[in-house]
Amino acid sequence: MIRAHHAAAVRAAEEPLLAAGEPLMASAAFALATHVVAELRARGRVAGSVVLLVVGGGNNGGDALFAGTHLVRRGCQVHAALVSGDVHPQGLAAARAAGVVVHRVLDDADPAAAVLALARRCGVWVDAVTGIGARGPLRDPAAAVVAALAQERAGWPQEPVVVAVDVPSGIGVDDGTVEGPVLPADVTVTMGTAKPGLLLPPASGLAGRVEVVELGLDALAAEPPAACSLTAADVADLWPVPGPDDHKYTRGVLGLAAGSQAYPGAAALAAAGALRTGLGMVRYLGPEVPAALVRTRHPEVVTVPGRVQAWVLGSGVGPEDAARTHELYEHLRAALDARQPVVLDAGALTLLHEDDHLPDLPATAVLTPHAGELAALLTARGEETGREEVTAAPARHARLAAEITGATVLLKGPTTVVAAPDGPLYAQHDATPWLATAGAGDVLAGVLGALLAAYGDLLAAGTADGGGLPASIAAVAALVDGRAARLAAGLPPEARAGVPSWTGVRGRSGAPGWTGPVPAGGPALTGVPIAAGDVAAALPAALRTVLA
Ligand SMILES: NC(=O)C1=CN([C@@H]2O[C@H](COP(=O)(O)OP(=O)(O)OC[C@H]3O[C@@H](n4cnc5c(N)ncnc54)[C@H](OP(=O)(O)O)[C@@H]3O)[C@@H](O)[C@H]2O)[C@@H](O)CC1
Ligand SMILES: Nc1ncnc2c1ncn2[C@@H]1O[C@H](COP(=O)(O)OP(=O)(O)O)[C@@H](O)[C@H]1O
Ligand SMILES: [K+]
Repeated sequence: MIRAHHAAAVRAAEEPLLAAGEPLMASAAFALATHVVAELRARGRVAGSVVLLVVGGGNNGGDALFAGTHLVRRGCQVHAALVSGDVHPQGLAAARAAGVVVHRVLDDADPAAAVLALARRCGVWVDAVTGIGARGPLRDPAAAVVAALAQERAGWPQEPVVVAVDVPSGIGVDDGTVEGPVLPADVTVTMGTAKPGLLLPPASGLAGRVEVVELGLDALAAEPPAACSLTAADVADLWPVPGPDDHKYTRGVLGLAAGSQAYPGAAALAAAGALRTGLGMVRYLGPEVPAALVRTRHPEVVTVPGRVQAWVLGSGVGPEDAARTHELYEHLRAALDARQPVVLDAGALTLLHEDDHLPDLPATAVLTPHAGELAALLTARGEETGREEVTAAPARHARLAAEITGATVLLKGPTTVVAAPDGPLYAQHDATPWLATAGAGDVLAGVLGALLAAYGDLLAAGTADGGGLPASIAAVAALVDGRAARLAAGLPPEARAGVPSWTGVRGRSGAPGWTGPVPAGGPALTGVPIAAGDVAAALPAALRTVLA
């Protein structure tokens, strides 16, 4: 699990160490320099390289200035552009003494142009404008400097390596929002622990590879993270593996009320997702057209009522289908009465648009909206918003929906965000954009439903919030589904480093015009198109990569 903590928690953890005289900044600076050297070495040479430090007025800038002293010792030519009138005094003195060339660009009529002129001579740009002390989006003159560098980099094929110190300056450190200019990084060297903005979209897409520097912030180990990303090892911990005494009813039975006369395919795809996840039985309940399709495609599915341990409701049901929507409502009431976990997808989400006919949901109810569906739900519940606003701040909107409904919310998108009313946020960036295809959400609902069915009796017997288990199950479902999509698309199972790789997003290496060396990790692969059914078919292969 990659764990991320809020800025305030990091400060609190640093405090006793600083009071005890621990040289945290020296450690941070040394680690930063080491990572810069590694990037330079991967690209050919260290000594003789020209490095630009873009230095703000706080300790973030201090990290870079001290790192500059190490880089000079390694034979680099280091320039520091000061974008604040008042930078870390000891860092500045040390940098000057070591031979870093200091540029007071604020004395220039156009600081952004001055930094740009310098930057064009440098192979590495170190972004040390702000770290966890940032308040809001960058202000001028730093904003203008960063905007100019970002624009330069976007249009320059022989790009420099960008290394962000702690976070790419300008991101919402605690919430992952991006409200002003940010210079996308190849690598973010983050101090002590990851920060939520390095995991949460959209800022996570600007951080590149994230390297966490161990600073001995032991107090954080005891604290739940504010945000986290699960990795393969976490899947193995949670995945229900049957033992010799298991039978189909102990493995879990999923009730599936999905699909309609208009959209029968959703029923078959959700069933496929559930069956390939592995469970005792899928019990399909719905109209004859989807039921017949399910029986034809998946003869293992039972289509008569009976005992279930969890439900998937609503995939492939349109809000205009009043009769089917009423059936979903009846299933939901029954599931809540029986304390059974339930996935509310697509048409079932509209049941929550009014709050007077249902009790508050428990966290064992998992909503699976995409951004548009979440915006519609929030708007219906008095928090007017739109798809774009949700996409700009997915974590905040997912959490808000969880608080309003009581449920766990799995918000689909390029990065899947999971929020319960409390507890950590989960950010899973395991898939590929090829997964954005009709029916993919139905498969995911089936995967999630099967996992909840396996844990159904435990969740029904436990506390209403399931002790945070539904959120981690939802994150695991997104991870495995995402891996299956990658394998189906012919990609390696692992999205790089658990967070978006900037190289992958921008297609930098291998792009037309790219003549520089290929970054460590090899060229970005494109993959091939997939259909939703391919994802379900690839689930066993994806599981082999995490359980074997
Ligand atoms: N504690 C330690 O010993 C350790 C700390 N470490 C490092 O310190 C970093 C935290 O340092 P920090 O607390 O000094 O804050 P920091 O991120 O540099 O930002 C403050 C500066 O930014 C400015 N500024 C703020 N908002 C702005 C905006 N919107 N737009 C523009 N400017 C803005 C603000 O100016 P002001 O608003 O005060 O005018 C001030 O000058 C942390 O991320 C890590 O890298 C590590 O070395 C480990 C040991
Ligand atoms: N750009 C993207 N990159 C990776 N995954 C994506 C992207 N866009 C959407 N997805 C994923 O694709 C799936 C689409 O689901 P959904 O929108 O519900 O489709 P449908 O309703 O047609 O089944 C979700 O798992 C979502 O997280
Ligand atoms: K920074």
